[in-house]
Amino acid sequence: MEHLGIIGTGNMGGALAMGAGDLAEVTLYGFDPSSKRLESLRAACGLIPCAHPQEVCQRSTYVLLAVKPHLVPVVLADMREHLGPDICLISIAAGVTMDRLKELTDHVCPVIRVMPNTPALVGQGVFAVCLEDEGLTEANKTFVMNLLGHMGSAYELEERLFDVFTGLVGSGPAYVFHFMEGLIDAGVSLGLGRQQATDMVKGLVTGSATMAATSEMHITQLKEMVTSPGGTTIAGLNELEKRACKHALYKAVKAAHDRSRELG
Ligand SMILES: NC(=O)C1=CN([C@@H]2O[C@H](COP(=O)(O)OP(=O)(O)OC[C@H]3O[C@@H](n4cnc5c(N)ncnc54)[C@H](OP(=O)(O)O)[C@@H]3O)[C@@H](O)[C@H]2O)C=CC1
Ligand SMILES: O=C(O)[C@@H]1CCC=N1
Repeated sequence: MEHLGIIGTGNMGGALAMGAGDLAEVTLYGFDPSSKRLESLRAACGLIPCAHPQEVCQRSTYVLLAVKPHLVPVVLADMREHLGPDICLISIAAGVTMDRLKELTDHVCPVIRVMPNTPALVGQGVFAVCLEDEGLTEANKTFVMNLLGHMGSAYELEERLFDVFTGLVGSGPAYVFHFMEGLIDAGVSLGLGRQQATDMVKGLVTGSATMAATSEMHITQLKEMVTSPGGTTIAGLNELEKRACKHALYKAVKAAHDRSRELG
């Protein structure tokens, strides 16, 4: 049985608690300033609330830090005395590097850096995992890859690519929802009811994503399948590219990448 403690059970910490909650071989602990949040996770996934971060450390073999990046130094300073070689620290904070985490923990415990995304909540997260700390055991690596694999797809990734992954995949669900919102508004502008447009766009995105995930065809071929010569789709695509849609996506990912660097 492994003991996984989560410090900060907000959007991402809460999603990961929910994802880990049904693993028989994991007991979950958590601390958050909001006792209401802890109680709702107790009811939803069996998480055991702790009175302070130190208690989480005392009870856990893995401690997952899920507070905002600017709070990482403060929270680790509070926990520092209770960390040691038998606890593996997992940080999901955007931009906070391995070197910084090692420094903030005085090198007393092995550290894993992870970048998740919110579809973890429905078992379809995509995770980058940095396993570059030489102090990690094979058991540490296996546990974390299995834990995250249970909530989606986990990829070991060199730390030098973490800011790219953060800008693309960590932030990515928001781009997809933003795009969906735009399509729904377009449907409403042209006369569909909002609920009708919302249901239709959800079906559109789910169906297209399933095709992309399961088809043998290349993404470009899937796009070509839709695009009849002289037809409706090419008229729509031309409008998108008149507005440099692909370039806008590049600029969005680049800005998120740059912000991830700054947060570190
Ligand atoms: N949201 C996302 O999609 C992703 C987030 N991340 C990373 O996850 C981390 C958390 O982000 P997110 O979940 O969005 O943020 P949230 O604000 O939703 O969650 C952070 C939680 O930490 C709590 N908290 C504040 N201070 C402390 C403390 N001293 N000890 C313990 N808990 C504390 C907050 O409580 P309160 O609200 O009361 O202050 C809140 O519940 C960030 O570092 C972010 O970079 C990474 C990938 C994706
Ligand atoms: O917006 C953020 O900073 C966090 C990190 C990746 C997704 N959300």
